[in-house]
Formats: sequence, structure tokens, C-alpha cells
Amino acid sequence: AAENACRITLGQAHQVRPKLPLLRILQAAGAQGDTFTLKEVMHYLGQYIMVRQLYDKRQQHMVYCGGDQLGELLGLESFSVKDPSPLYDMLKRNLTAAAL
Ligand SMILES: C[C@@H](c1ccc(Cl)cc1)n1cnc(-c2ccccc2)c1-c1c(C(=O)NCCN2CCN(C3CCCCC3)CC2)[nH]c2cc(Cl)ccc12
Repeated sequence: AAENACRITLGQAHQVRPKLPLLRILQAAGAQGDTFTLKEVMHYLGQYIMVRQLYDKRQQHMVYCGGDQLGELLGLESFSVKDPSPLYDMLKRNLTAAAL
């Protein structure tokens, strides 16, 4: 019925489906399932960087991902969290919209 359809669309924040290499990284950070909101993707990527200690302890905005699968995905040795553009480019390549 209409109210159910409405509930599904309202409740279901835009879900995205990560491609396999990105999904593996999210799962390594504790993600369950195969569709996420963009917010969840960013959260798990942050967790992944923390857990794998890829950030510089002194300059904590610097992430050194060369040699890690995250660096493979980004095509970068390092990046600053202050310049998210390489990250968004990677997400554009590795996320597809999940049908409702
Ligand atoms: C604002 C946000 C952000 C979010 C998106 C973007 Cl495109 C840039 C920046 N951000 C700010 N610093 C970080 C960060 C820095 C170092 C290590 C881990 C995370 C993040 C990132 C988060 C996150 O979900 N952040 C929650 C709060 N963070 C504060 C920083 N905290 C740690 C900083 C290092 C020392 C320990 C605390 C962790 C929680 N997700 C990310 C995923 C990636 Cl691919 C890259 C960076 C982040």
C-alpha cells in the first residue's frame, strides 16, 4: 500500500553497493551486509584506517596507504584527510546505487 511504499523510501536512506575490492575493506573494518549509506561507508573507511594504523601518529590528518589495499583502490601512496577529492573519485569508481 502507499503508506508502506512511503515508509520504505523514507526509511531507506540512499543505499550504495560497494564493488568487491571496496566491500572487502569495509568488511575488514567490521561492516556487515553488502549495501550501505554513504555515511556508513565513510565511517567504516575511517575505522579501517584506524585499525590498520595507516594514519601518521604525529600528523594525524595524513594517511599513508601505500602497500595497503586501500592505497591500491585509491592509486595513492598517501593522502590528507583535508583533501577528500581522491577519496570521492575512488568512491565514484567503486560504488553503485543500490535499487530500493
Ligand atoms: C571528518 C572525517 C572525514 C571523513 C571523510 C573524508 Cl573524505 C575526510 C575526513 N575524518 C577526519 N579525520 C578522519 C580520520 C583521520 C585519521 C584516521 C582516521 C580517520 C576522518 C575520516 C572518517 C571518519 O569517519 N571520521 C570520524 C571522526 N574521526 C575523526 C578523527 N579520529 C582519529 C584521528 C587520528 C587519531 C585518532 C582519532 C577518528 C574519528 N572517515 C574517513 C575515511 C577516509 Cl578514507 C579518510 C578519513 C576519514
